[in-house]
Amino acid sequence: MTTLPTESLTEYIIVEYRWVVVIFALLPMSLFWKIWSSLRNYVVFKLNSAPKMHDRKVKHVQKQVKDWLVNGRKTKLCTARPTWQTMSFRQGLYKKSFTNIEVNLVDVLEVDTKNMTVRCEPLVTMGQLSRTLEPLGLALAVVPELDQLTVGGLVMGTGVETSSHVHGLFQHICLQYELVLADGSVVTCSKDENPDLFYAVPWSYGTLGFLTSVVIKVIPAKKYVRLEYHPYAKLSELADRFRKESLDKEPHQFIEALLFTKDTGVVMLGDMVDEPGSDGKVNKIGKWYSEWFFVQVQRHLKNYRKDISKIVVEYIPLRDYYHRHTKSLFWELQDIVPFGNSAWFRYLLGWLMPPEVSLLKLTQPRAIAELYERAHVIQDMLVPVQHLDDAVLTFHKEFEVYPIWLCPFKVLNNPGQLKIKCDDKWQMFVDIGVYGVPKAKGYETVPSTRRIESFVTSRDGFQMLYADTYTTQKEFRAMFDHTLYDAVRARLPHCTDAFPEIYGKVNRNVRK
Ligand SMILES: Cc1cc2nc3c(=O)[nH]c(=O)nc-3n(C[C@H](O)[C@H](O)[C@H](O)COP(=O)(O)OP(=O)(O)OC[C@H]3O[C@@H](n4cnc5c(N)ncnc54)[C@H](O)[C@@H]3O)c2cc1C
Ligand SMILES: NC(=O)C1=CN([C@@H]2O[C@H](COP(=O)(O)OP(=O)(O)OC[C@H]3O[C@@H](n4cnc5c(N)ncnc54)[C@H](OP(=O)(O)O)[C@@H]3O)[C@@H](O)[C@H]2O)C=CC1
Ligand SMILES: CC(C)=CCC[C@@H](C)[C@H]1CC[C@@]2(C)C3=C(CC[C@]12C)[C@@]1(C)CC[C@H](O)C(C)(C)[C@@H]1CC3
Repeated sequence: MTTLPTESLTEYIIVEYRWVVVIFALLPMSLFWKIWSSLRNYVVFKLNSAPKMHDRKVKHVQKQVKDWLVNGRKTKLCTARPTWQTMSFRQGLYKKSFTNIEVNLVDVLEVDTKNMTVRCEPLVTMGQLSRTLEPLGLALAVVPELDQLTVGGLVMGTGVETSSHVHGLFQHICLQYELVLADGSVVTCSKDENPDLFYAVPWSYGTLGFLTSVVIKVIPAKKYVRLEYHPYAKLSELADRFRKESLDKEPHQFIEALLFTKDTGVVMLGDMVDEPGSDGKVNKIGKWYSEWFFVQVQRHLKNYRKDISKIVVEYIPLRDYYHRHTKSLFWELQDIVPFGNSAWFRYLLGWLMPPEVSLLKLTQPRAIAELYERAHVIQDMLVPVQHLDDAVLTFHKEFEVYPIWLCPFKVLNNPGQLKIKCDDKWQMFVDIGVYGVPKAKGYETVPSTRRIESFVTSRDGFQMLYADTYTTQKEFRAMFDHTLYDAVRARLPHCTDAFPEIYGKVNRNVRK
């Protein structure tokens, strides 16, 4: 476990005893929130009101935009979702000065089992969707980890998961978007209808229009994931295996690796199955008393080279697998509730975990925000998979944060901001997720992160933008191709009046 380096006694107390607030206030509040939202969803679905209400809710969005037009377009526009509710790290300052448009669309609208799609509104969360689809024997082709991520945020930002080496990013499984534009009109777009808008929407961070519904591809689901654990004690061997599996012509359905040091890590290969087989035990990692998943994975390291012919296999219930890092917020919760994984806590209060990220954000004291700013890294960097070893070594030199999350994903050669630099139909990338306290000597937030950003750009990679970007506007435009985006903004009526550029929403000065 890591501890955050504190500077004063007050800071020390606030940081070390944050768990008191979490346990006595946030966990009970989170429970009430979960009960209320489940009840609400259940009632809405049973009354079948969601699809009927959709048009009325879209009209409400249109009306607010039209009012803004009539009132002389005095400010820019953004959604009214308060930033403490979002899954990004900072509180967006722009929310205070822009006109806030309420886009309160929270329902799953239709599951079409014939065409294998689900249509939903932007505030539907990943947890809500996997719960809705599971009884129907379905799942999203890509289910980005963390239950509270919303469809809208994943479309306008990005989403990645361990099936992304087959299906691509969240944007690649979206078939149609419905948006309210800055002139108050409603448009739908897909690869065949308004294709320029369709390809410019992902990574646009709400700067082209307000998303009101999305049609997403679903796949048949089975009950369990058969998961193989392959421990490694040499980075080059692990990276070779990771690349080989991601690029395999008939790959496993799920691929992920966790690095615990520069040289040691576990590659996990998963496939959906209907019933558990006899080659492994069932591990219900979603049970309230079960240990944090990353801790369980680390234990497989000791099997390294014990008996190479004997692979450790487990059967994990599908929803438990999809939400395996949620209970520990990857490994971030260990800094907040240090005893969160101890047996007594899990058996007593494990069923209340994790606290809602939104409540954690809402009650975050300034001292903690400053501490995270100074001595904590939260970054996902996306680089072509051939640079994996090189990238890990560079991250080790600049950050030295472990565990590191490795997830392969395909970027399709489509128009848009995420332009790959090759002529093939797609290119395989790896998401390198670094979340924790840096131990690297000489770590300083801005210079170290800027060095990593320039490394990523030099390897034709990208940075995920829910975290902090320290790039200049010029560097940002070099990382993300703005050709299509600029053309679409110029074509859409009032778009440049209504919305800033992407950089104007994600750069540090507006994301304090
Ligand atoms: C379109 C849809 C939207 C939903 N939205 C939410 C939501 O936003 N939040 C939430 O908490 N729960 C939602 N649910 C319900 C939830 O996911 C589970 O289906 C529910 O827990 C099961 O309740 P039940 O046992 O009473 O099933 P019942 O409601 O009695 O029946 C469910 C069964 O009917 C069939 N079915 C019903 N409607 C449809 C349809 N439109 N398309 C395909 N098959 C259908 C399926 O086979 C399903 O297994 C939704 C379900 C569907 C199908
Ligand atoms: N596994 C994964 O892939 C993970 C991904 N993430 C990241 O988290 C973010 C998603 O978090 P979440 O809390 O769901 O989303 P947010 O509320 O943070 O929204 C992200 C962006 O999308 C815009 N947006 C959201 N809904 C709409 C809408 N209906 N119309 C127009 N714009 C919209 C927001 O605009 P506005 O600023 O106007 O509100 C904002 O700029 C993404 O950036 C994602 O990359 C984080 C953790 C894990
Ligand atoms: C692409 C993938 C898989 C990304 C995973 C990102 C997670 C690790 C991020 C998303 C939201 C996130 C930034 C968050 C935090 C940690 C890292 C998280 C969970 C925490 C909980 C750290 C503690 C902070 O005080 C605070 C509560 C503000 C944030 C909230 C968001």
